[in-house]
Amino acid sequence: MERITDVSKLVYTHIQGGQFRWVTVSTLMLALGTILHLVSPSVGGVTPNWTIATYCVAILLTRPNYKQTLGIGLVAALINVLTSKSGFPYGNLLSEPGGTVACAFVMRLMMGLKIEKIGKLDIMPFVTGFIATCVSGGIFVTILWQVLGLANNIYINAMLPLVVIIGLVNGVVTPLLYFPAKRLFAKRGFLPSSGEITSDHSNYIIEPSQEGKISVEHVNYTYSKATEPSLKDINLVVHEGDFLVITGPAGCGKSTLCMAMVGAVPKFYGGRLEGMVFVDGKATTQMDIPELATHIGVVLADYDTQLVTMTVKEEVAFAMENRGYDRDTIETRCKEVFKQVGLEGMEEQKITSLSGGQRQRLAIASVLATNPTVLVLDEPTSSLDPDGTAELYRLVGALNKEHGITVVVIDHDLHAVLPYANRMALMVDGELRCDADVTTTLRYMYDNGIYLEALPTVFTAYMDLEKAGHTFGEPWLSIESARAGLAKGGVAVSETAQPASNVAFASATAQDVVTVGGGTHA
Ligand SMILES: Nc1ncnc2c1ncn2[C@@H]1O[C@H](COP(=O)(O)OP(=O)(O)OP(=O)(O)O)[C@@H](O)[C@H]1O
Repeated sequence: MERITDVSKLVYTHIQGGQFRWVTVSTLMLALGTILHLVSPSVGGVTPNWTIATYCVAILLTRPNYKQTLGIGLVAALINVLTSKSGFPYGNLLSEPGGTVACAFVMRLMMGLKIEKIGKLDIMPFVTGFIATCVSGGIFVTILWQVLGLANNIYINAMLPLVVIIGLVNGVVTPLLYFPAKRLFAKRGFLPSSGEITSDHSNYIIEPSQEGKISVEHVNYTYSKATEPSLKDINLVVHEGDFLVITGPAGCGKSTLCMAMVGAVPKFYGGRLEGMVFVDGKATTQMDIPELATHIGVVLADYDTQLVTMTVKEEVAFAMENRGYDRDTIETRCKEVFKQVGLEGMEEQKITSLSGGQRQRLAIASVLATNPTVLVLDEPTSSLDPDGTAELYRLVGALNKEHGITVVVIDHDLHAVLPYANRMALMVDGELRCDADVTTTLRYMYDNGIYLEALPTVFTAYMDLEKAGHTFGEPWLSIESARAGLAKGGVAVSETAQPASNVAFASATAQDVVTVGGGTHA
């Protein structure tokens, strides 16, 4: 294992849609190996083990990580047990996983030492075929020797030399299969074209430099077919209990950052990630999406696509059934989350009969069901009316305050969410321009003229007044804080300051204050 001390130098490249190529290629190769094994005649009681050569080819072509390699080994083992012509096939259950891991190890070692080729000749198929056969065969005959209680001299003088001879044969057979298979799979689009590599971080020890629920360190990210990065040197730590709002103009990279936080970038979207995102201290490139989902719950803007069952209760139970929860736990947890999100009494209702806001809450409930400690919401209010928006943020605010769930919200519409947030980050053109408490970030936006249309109107009114020389307590983030600030400053809020909408209220108050205070700016 190599310890990575500088994550800014770490690169993870992933080919979009390529994450299951290793499954396809290894399945086809093992199928070929099985057919060859079944039709091969036995020579002196020994049937050639084509499986080893075929899984070596699959591993060399697709470079799976060790977990995936072990999966290939177990499938190969089962095939060999079921199709074996030998009297004791069960040794395959250990020997084949041993062979696949040996193949993957030798492949990585040769790549690391840059000794894959002699001149232009790729010698990896020969070396890996030979060593994988020696390891696999060695394990198999050792088990046979022990289980059948064979004499030591048979084991040493006959069985082990036979393994080496078969290893040499497989060393020749593997390249004979490898080169045509490589051409065929490349032609059919099953292999990455030259230059494309899916990185493997399984051999690294990668630790965050700062503690946090989510830690984004030196992240640059470029989508597969893009020429420009969508995230540029992002550094951001989300602490336990935070309610972080990320905002910025359209196309600035908010959703991309959100997807990086939940590991979907680059694992799902493909592309090239530099730096690292850590979730609960673990590198996202070393976690798979189901594991990430136990730490982070995500609700997307088009939350309807996350709802897949007929009734409210089925939807929440489905999320837990998928993770193997038992019936009693599902019942108890369903009751808890329905209470948390305010859907009690609606369990049997059809999802199609719910309002937009209720479906949104259901999406949150099914995410919360599996107890994630972080909730990420990407533009959750884009299809809600103002009442639905206010209700949603009341709920998310309560989940944060009362249940200790860390929240990250991406939104354009700041009015409703800011009263619940303790932090706010501003993104512009893929860069994180400001990450501070809410007021500091809002001031930064106002002072630098960035994305002014997103500022809450009461805040803009406050800043306009401050600019004109009038200060009224803390900057206003809501109508209530504006009223309190005005009252504290001795300004009676007139009847014109009562309209329901923030816009009317803010402009009315600003007008009043300038009149009362005798200022020159409104
Ligand atoms: N799948 C993709 N492939 C290539 N480029 C993409 C992809 N998704 C987004 N981008 C690009 O990445 C940049 C950031 O997009 P992103 O969706 O993260 O921005 P955003 O701030 O969330 O935008 P909006 O507020 O409009 O949702 C944009 O230039 C966009 O065109």
